[in-house]
Amino acid sequence: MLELTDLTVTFPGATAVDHVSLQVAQGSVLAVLGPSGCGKSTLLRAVAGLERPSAGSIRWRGTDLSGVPTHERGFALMFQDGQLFAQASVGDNIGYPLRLRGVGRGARASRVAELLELVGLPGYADRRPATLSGGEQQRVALARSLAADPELLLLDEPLSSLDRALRDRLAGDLREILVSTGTTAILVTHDHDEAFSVADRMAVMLQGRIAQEGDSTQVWRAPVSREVAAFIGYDTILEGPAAQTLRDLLDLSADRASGLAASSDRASGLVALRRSALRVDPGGSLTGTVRRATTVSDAVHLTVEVERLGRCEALSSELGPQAGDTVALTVDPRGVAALPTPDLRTGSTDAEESAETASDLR
Ligand SMILES: Nc1ncnc2c1ncn2[C@@H]1O[C@H](COP(=O)(O)OP(=O)(O)OP(=O)(O)O)[C@@H](O)[C@H]1O
Repeated sequence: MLELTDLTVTFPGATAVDHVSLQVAQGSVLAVLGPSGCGKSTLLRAVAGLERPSAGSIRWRGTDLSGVPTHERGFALMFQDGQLFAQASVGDNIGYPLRLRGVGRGARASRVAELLELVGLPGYADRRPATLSGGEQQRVALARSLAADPELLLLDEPLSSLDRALRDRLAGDLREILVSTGTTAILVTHDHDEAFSVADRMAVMLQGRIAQEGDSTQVWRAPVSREVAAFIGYDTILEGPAAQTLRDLLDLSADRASGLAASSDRASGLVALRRSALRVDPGGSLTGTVRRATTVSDAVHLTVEVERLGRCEALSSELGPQAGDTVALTVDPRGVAALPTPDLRTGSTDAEESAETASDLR
């Protein structure tokens, strides 16, 4: 197990990682999810031994790693840009960590072939990196990271240089590869979909601190604060009468699988909605006026002024709705989460303000 306790990394004028405590169990994948500048790369670099913590500890299988240099930690790092050696063949790139370990040519070649198979590029050993697509290059970089059977794989935005469709596909492949090889990994990303596709657990990092950590589905369904909700894709936060209207519509006494029901006993009165929570449906009980409509591949993203709720993001699976149209909407409880009262949050900093809001709404 990897165990970070109160890990803190400071730079002149900035605390990039602020008392972070996290655990990653053997064979599991943790995503550290956060916006640009929140400190996630610094966290990863500290685990790799590339940044010196100013406080706290990093333990791997019970051993404190302070003083253990990067190359003795047995970890592998993979970056956004896989940084392949341009002059070397794909096979030599992947075999490089094995060569450093003194593995002979024959054993290297068979391990390289095995890894190319694993990442879906059989027969690519003699190609040059420049002749590969971006996605193929990242697969080669992943194969190279896995070549030395790392104890822990540290992935820093490994897919973010790729286009959306390729990223989605590779995220699924990455998950399968990590699971099939039993690799323990930390994935750093700003993309909540990627975190969800690849990892078992998620730690949402905001301004150097872990704002929420837990099973990915749990974090996804029941964000602990407004900030976390907003970051993981809840586009709309309802307060006061609008939140109450939605709660009434969903009939909170019903035993639903949504985060709303799961946390209704500790609800602050704030309700967070994903875009998918409000869908255009002629039989829907809500009515609104479309303010903005953006067509994406197989749906329309809408901003709708909804009666009794106010401005919300919504989804139409049929093409057609345009600005100015009146639409009926139905609520899908799977896209709705109640935000808990501030004193139940982890890492709450504005408890007083939010508590006031909550009591106003009761
Ligand atoms: N070597 C450094 N010297 C001074 N400040 C640094 C250094 N490295 C990072 N920082 C600062 O620490 C903070 C966290 O940076 P970090 O790169 O860890 O964030 P990040 O979440 O990975 O962001 P991004 O997704 O943009 O890479 C930022 O404010 C950054 O400016």
